[in-house]
Amino acid sequence: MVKERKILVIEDSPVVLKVLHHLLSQTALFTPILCACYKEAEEKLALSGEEYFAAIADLNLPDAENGEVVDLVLSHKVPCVVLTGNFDDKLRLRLLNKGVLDYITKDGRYSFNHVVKVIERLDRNRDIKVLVAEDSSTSRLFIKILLEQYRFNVVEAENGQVALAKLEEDPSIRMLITDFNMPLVNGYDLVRMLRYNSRFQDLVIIGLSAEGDNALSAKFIKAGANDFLKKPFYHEEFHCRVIHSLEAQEMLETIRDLANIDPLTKLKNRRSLFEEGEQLLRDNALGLSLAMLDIDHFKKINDTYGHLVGDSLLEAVGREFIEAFPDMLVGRFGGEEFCVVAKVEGQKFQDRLHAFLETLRLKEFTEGKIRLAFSVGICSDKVDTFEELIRMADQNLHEAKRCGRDRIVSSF
Ligand SMILES: Nc1nc2c(ncn2[C@@H]2O[C@H](COP(=O)(O)OP(=O)(O)OP(=O)(O)O)[C@@H](O)[C@H]2O)c(=O)[nH]1
Repeated sequence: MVKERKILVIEDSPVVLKVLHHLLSQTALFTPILCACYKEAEEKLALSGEEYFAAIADLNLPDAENGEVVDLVLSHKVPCVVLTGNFDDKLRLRLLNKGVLDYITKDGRYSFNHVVKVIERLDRNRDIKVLVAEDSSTSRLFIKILLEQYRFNVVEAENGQVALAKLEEDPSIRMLITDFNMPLVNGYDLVRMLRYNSRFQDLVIIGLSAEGDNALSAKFIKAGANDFLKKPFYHEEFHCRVIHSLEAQEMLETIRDLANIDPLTKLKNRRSLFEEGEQLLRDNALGLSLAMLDIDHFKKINDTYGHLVGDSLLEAVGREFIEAFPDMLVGRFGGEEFCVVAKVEGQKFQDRLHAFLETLRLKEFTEGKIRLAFSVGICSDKVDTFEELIRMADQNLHEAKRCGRDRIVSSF
């Protein structure tokens, strides 16, 4: 596996170097580059063409005893985490003001794990878009710099209305940091509007409230913000709150995925397929189209190549479904049986499935170059319950199997 992110570890204790080397090497992403003194770090950083994703620096080195290495690392614009033996409040503040990401004391194994966690977080943040809604350009810039220190991808809005428009047009925005006092739409109204819309339920929101206004913090939380920060805030607190809110949301989504997603195919599991299907039917008075698809002779594949190959085949089929039907509800009904549901009229739906099966037919899966064929039953009739729609599509699927497999049978 190619590990592309180099982490410069500057530390004179061989034991600490060994531990950090071990922990960083265990991750799938990082390659540790070790230096035992200031001079070595200087030489490594001076090499042209070398890029470091982050550095872990000890303050007390044999040839630089007063944290000089931090200035060296920061002068090369490399994010720096300080790992040190002594905790000193004044020093900590001085370092954080310089732009050090975190200041961690060496007090047991956990602290080394913590350093690696901070760097892993940096890597994940690169894919996270944060919208900063704030009318003061100075404050906006300050928050943007703090977020970019942690490698977040920052988008800006100068008032609540622009923020709303940006969120509407870009669903990849994951977090909103919003001030209260803004022209056109204030921060509080913005949060309320967003939380009324089901599309923004997973957006992480942090409100900014002015000093002395205790009621406003509570108002933000009641309107649906995940957290708030009182201005002026210290950047260490800012980072802690941003990361905590984000991690709480990520945990929630992981739990939700575990409950709703089939771990092998990454499609909706049967329970969530029924739940979403019933809702879809309630929301669509004109009815739905539903297809049941079953891989032909799958048992033979398992018997010939083994269960593990069968599993990778199902995994690959899951990916094909996700890619082909991003606009439809797709689930694993069970075993090698899948279900696609859409608000599309019968013939159009059938044409789309036909095209999908033709593409799959040309592909070879796994090392065994296995080719796949499906039997499909479609139902587009108007029904009262989702279960009925499934039952009728299933009947058509059985008919497709009975008539020789590798075909679509529909009733419209
Ligand atoms: N590898 C693997 N096999 C599975 C999984 N779930 C179900 N199966 C297998 O899927 C096969 C389904 O067999 P059958 O119901 O006889 O269906 P088939 O062989 O596809 O035959 P037809 O549907 O009649 O074309 C069985 O061998 C199951 O063990 C799974 O998660 N992984």
